[in-house]
Amino acid sequence: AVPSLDVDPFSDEVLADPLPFHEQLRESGPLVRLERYDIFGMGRYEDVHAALVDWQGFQSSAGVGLSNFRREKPWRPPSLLLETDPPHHDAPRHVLEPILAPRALRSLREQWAAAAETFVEELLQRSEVDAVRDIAETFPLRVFPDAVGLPDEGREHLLPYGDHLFNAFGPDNHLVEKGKARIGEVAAWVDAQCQREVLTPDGFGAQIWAAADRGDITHAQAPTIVRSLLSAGVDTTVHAIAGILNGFVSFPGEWSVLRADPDRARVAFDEAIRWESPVQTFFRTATRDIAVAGGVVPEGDKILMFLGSANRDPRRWQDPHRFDLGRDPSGHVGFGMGIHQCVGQHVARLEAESLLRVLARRVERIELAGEPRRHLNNTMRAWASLPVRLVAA
Ligand code: HEM
Ligand SMILES: CC(C)Cc1ccc(C(=O)O)cc1
Repeated sequence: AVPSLDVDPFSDEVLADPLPFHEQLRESGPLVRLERYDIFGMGRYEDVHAALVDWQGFQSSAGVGLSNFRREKPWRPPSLLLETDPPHHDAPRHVLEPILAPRALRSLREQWAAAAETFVEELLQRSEVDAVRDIAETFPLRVFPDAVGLPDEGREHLLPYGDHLFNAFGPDNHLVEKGKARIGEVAAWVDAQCQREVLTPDGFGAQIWAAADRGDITHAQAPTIVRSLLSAGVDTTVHAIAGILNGFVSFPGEWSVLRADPDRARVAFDEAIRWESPVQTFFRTATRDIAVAGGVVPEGDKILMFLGSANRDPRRWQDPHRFDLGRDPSGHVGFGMGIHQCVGQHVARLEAESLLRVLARRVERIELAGEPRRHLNNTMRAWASLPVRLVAA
C-alpha cells in the first residue's frame, strides 16, 4: 500500500525549513499520499525525474498547481507553454526556444557584462548591503525588463505579480490571500505590457510578435507568450541569485574557488540551483490510472513533485547538503526536465554569470552581516533579507 503522511507541505513551518519534511518524504517511499490535500507526493530524484519526462502519463494542461483546471476556473488565462501539452504546446515552445537560445543572447552577453561592471562599481560604494534588496532584486530588474522590451515605468508590479503567481500554484492559504487585494491591478498592468505597441522593437517581446507575423503562432497567442516571460523570468532569477549568494555566504571557501577561476561562474549557478532550488515544487495530473514505483496514481489525481528534495536526494548526490563548486551538478531538476524544461534557463544563467564574474573579480570576501530572513512562498524558496559585508578586492 502507498504510505501516507499528514504533514502540510505548504505550512509556514515547512516552507521556512523544508529539509526535515523532505527527508521524511524520501524515507517514506517513492510515492507517498499527502492526506492534507488528497494528493500524491514524490521526493526522490529518480521518481521526480521519471514523472517530469513522462508528459503523456503526467499532464500539464490540467494546471501545474493544486487546482485542477478540469474542475476549477484558473485565476488567469492558462499559459500556452506551462499549462499545455503537445500538440498545443509545440508551436509556442518552438517560437520561444530560438529567441531565448544561447546564440541569440550573444549581444546581451556584452550589454549585461557592462551593466554588471557599472552595477558592482555602485554597489562597492557601500561596505554593507542587503543581498536581496540591493543585489538579487536590483540587477535582474535593471537588465531583464529591458531585454523583454518593457517601458521604464511600472516595473514595481513585476515582483508582486510573480509572488502571487507562484503562491497560487499552492493551496488557497494565507500566502495566496495576501496577494488577492492587489492582483487585479497588478495583472492588468502585466497584461498591458504584452501588447505589441508598448514593446521596444528589438526585445524578446517584439520577436514573439514577429513570429506571429510569420504565422508560427497566431496574433491572439502572442501577448500570452510575452506574459510567460514576465511570469517566469523575474522572481525566479531574483530568488536564484539570492540563493547563490546565500550559498557563498554559507560556504565561504567556495568564494575563493570562484575567484581563482571565474569561468566556474556557470557551474556555480547550476550548483546553486541544485542546492537552493528556487522553484521547490509544482504539480502534474495523471492522465490515466498510472503505475509508478510504489503504487498506482488514479486518473485525474494530482502529483506534487518536490524538486528541492530530489536535488538533495542522497541516492543521487554525494554529500547533497554541501554547496560545492567541485561537483558536477548536471542532471539537477531545478529547471525541470523533459519537454517543459525551462526555456529561459540560458537567460537566467547569463544574468547570474554576468553578475558573478564581476563580483568574483571585485569582491574578496562576502560575509554575513546580520540575521537572514526568509520570504515565504508556496512554490519559491526565497529570502526577504540577507545582510552581507562586501570586502573589496
Ligand atoms: C533561475 C531562474 C529560473 C528557474 C529556477 C526556472 C525554473 C523553471 C522550471 C522548474 C520550469 C518547468 C516547469 C514545468 O515543468 O512545469 C520552467 C519552465 C519555464 N520557464 Fe523557467 N526558470 C527560471 C528562469 C526563467 C526565465 C529567465 C524565463 C524567461 C526568460 C523562464 C521561462 C520559462 C517558461 C516560459 C517555462 C515554460 C516552459 C514550457 O512549459 O515549455 N524561466 N522554469
Ligand atoms: C516553475 C514554473 C512554474 C515557472 C513558470 C511560471 C509561469 C510560466 C508561464 O508560462 O506563464 C512558465 C513557467
